[in-house]
Amino acid sequence: MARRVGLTGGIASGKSTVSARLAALGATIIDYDRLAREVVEPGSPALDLIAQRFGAGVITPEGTLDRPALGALVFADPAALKDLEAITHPAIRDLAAEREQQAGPDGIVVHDNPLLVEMGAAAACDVVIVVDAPEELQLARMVGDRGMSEADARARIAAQASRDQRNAAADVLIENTGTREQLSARVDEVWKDLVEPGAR
Ligand SMILES: CC(C)(COP(=O)(O)OP(=O)(O)OC[C@H]1O[C@@H](n2cnc3c(N)ncnc32)[C@H](O)[C@@H]1O)[C@@H](O)C(=O)NCCC(=O)NCCS
Ligand SMILES: Nc1ncnc2c1ncn2[C@@H]1O[C@H](COP(=O)(O)OP(=O)(O)OP(=O)(O)O)[C@@H](O)[C@H]1O
Repeated sequence: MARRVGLTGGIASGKSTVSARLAALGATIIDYDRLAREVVEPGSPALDLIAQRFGAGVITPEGTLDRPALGALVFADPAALKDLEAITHPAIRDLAAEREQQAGPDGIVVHDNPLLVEMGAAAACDVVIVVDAPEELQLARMVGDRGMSEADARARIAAQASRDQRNAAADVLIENTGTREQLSARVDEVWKDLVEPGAR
């Protein structure tokens, strides 16, 4: 059986950076942010349901999802976010299961899911890795590097599990408060434990 690893972290914690390093080391990655885009492609049942629930204003003239428009709606309104998740999460779960099947019986399969804890998926993993960064650092990365407004950045953080809730689910905690090099070295260490548990 492949080892099922859950990888999560608050927004802009460094989770994708960790995921990229794990991929380079040989893990198969199932990227839930990417799955969330696949399930709303034009012609998908989820996109039709989103248009019905949120109106034509969240669909671009080309017929694709207007992500900034929908993001502005749902991260300002918890009930709207719940409705969006009720539409997309079942399809995301199905696609993840399909990708896991395709990965085959061996190796390490990483479920790279920002909402691993929120979706109640941590218990189904053999190992849960949480990438942790303090809120000020998350905000600095979102506002400074990505040009998000501080209000939008805070709204996304508020839509997620608290740092304590997420960290409580961790078998392995990766603190991303240092340099990129330190982060990479820490991931290499974690990888050794994944492929050879108990060797260190
Ligand atoms: C609202 C949407 C259209 C905004 O799109 P946008 O391109 O701005 O953001 P993107 O999808 O790239 O997500 C960026 C980050 O936002 C955070 N985020 C996304 N969805 C959620 C959510 N439902 N709850 C809390 N945080 C979320 C995550 O940290 C994610 O890594 C999009 O995030 C979405 O469809 N979300 C619902 C699906 C979902 O829950 N995806 C998360 C993986 S399961
Ligand atoms: N140790 C670090 N030092 C400096 N910059 C970093 C470090 N770790 C990550 N970053 C940068 O911070 C930003 C957020 O990192 P990353 O994209 O890996 O986070 P994420 O948790 O996957 O974000 P999201 O939830 O939005 O997908 C990126 O621009 C990344 O290059």
